[in-house]
Amino acid sequence: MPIIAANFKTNHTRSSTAKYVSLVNNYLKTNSTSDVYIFPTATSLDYFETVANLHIGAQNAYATQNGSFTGEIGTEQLDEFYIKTILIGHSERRHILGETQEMIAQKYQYFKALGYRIIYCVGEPLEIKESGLDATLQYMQTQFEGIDLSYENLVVAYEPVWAIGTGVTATNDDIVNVHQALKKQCSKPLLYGGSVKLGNVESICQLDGVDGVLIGTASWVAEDFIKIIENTKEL
Ligand SMILES: O=C[C@H](O)COP(=O)(O)O
Repeated sequence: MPIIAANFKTNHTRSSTAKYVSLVNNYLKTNSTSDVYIFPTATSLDYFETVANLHIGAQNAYATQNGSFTGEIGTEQLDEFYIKTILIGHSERRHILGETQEMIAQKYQYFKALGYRIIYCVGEPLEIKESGLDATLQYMQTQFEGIDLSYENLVVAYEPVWAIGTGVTATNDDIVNVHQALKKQCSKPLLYGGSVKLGNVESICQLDGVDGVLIGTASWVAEDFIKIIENTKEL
């Protein structure tokens, strides 16, 4: 059974998130699946009473308990809602918000020391992809600098930047080539992300080396996300 994760990015409100979580939770009460993750906006985090395999995570947090870091949240704010899962290294934080590998590695070390489940994202931009598989794999090595790939609570997500939010999914060959290479390096669950939707999720989840998916756009309507879980739960 694949791991299925929904990244809301900057979408949904506090009230629509609560409805969404409740719908997904109700579905999971009567259906047996692998782990399901929902990453709401920071303002929509809350304590949700959920089944054991539904995890609410933070899209981001600062490597601190609390303090003077305007605009950030730390573990004190996450602890209030018993949140112990975090996305680190997402391409939008790397390429739009300007997080460097050094900042990302520091964040990783901080949350690792606290035992958080970390979904750690890597992936190459288009110009690197156009240079071939070796260049792509080499690029991703730089995204593993300072990252302990043996951390027990780690899930890795391969998300090619050119496939995120573009409607252009990587080909099956692209996915398998990268996943097989990453699997040689790291034995942790490995998700694929990048324009995953209802129409392609089943085939992607069955590819060699794919343990699940991290979905943005196609996860934002609860009913669609539930269909995705439903259609993949027997795989
Ligand atoms: O975190 C999710 C990824 O960025 C994928 O986003 P997307 O499904 O909209 O392409």
